[in-house]
Amino acid sequence: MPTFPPTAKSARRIWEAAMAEAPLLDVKGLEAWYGESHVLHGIDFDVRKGEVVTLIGRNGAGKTTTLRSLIGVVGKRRGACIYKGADLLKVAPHKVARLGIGYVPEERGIFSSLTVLENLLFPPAWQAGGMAVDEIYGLFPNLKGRDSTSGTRLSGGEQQMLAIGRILRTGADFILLDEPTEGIAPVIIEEIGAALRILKDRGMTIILVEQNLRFAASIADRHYVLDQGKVVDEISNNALDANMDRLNRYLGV
Ligand SMILES: Nc1ncnc2c1ncn2[C@@H]1O[C@H](COP(=O)(O)OP(=O)(O)OP(=O)(O)O)[C@@H](O)[C@H]1O
Repeated sequence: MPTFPPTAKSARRIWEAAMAEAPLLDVKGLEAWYGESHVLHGIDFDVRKGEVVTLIGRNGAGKTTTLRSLIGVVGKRRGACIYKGADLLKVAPHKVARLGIGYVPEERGIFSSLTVLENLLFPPAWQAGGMAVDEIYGLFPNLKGRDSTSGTRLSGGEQQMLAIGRILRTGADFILLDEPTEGIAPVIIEEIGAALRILKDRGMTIILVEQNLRFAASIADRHYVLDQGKVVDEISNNALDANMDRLNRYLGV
């Protein structure tokens, strides 16, 4: 029971209990523009520590823009994205990585002129707790022994592994993953899925933009459905099968 008036110790306990219950990320009324083009119209969702949450929806629904808004790389934003108590909309884009947020873009961003190892070592480690190179090779065995292979000699799936591994080395513990399975062979999708489940078991928090529902369902706790720049539904992973018709209507399948 809290004591009143609260002592510094009890006030801290109350604050810590409140923080433990609060979402790690709470997005409220997020709007975003590319130039004059208004593409997000009030996105609301939250993510708790250790959760894997997906953003799903038709092409152009605003999934990528939502991720890009969190890290500050769209033209103009409005609303609030409260992360560990701070509004990301007020954090300069170059400081977001220092908060432990890592972004893996759909296009992966592997440097063709750099080797696998150089790509892995390229971003600085912003936070303690980042994975060592050997740990990354343990998570993605396809990359092992490929230190001096140039980035572009990797398959699409291996480049995706490298893009994820590179972010894990920075110490990020909140990962924004944009369509990691796009254009990738099924056997590699399985391996990426297995790696993401290991990361989830280690307590990593992940927002996954994904069109591949089978893949999403194998990892996620909850799914948010986006349509025309808004969140129109939220479905827990346990309820996914029972709501497939509804979901397919949103996706136009
Ligand atoms: N750089 C840009 N400049 C102008 N408009 C853009 C830009 N990028 C995206 N858009 C537009 O913003 C809207 C949302 O796009 P976004 O990429 O966020 O959708 P998405 O749900 O991720 O879909 P997809 O799976 O096709 O990437 C779309 O209408 C798209 O055409």
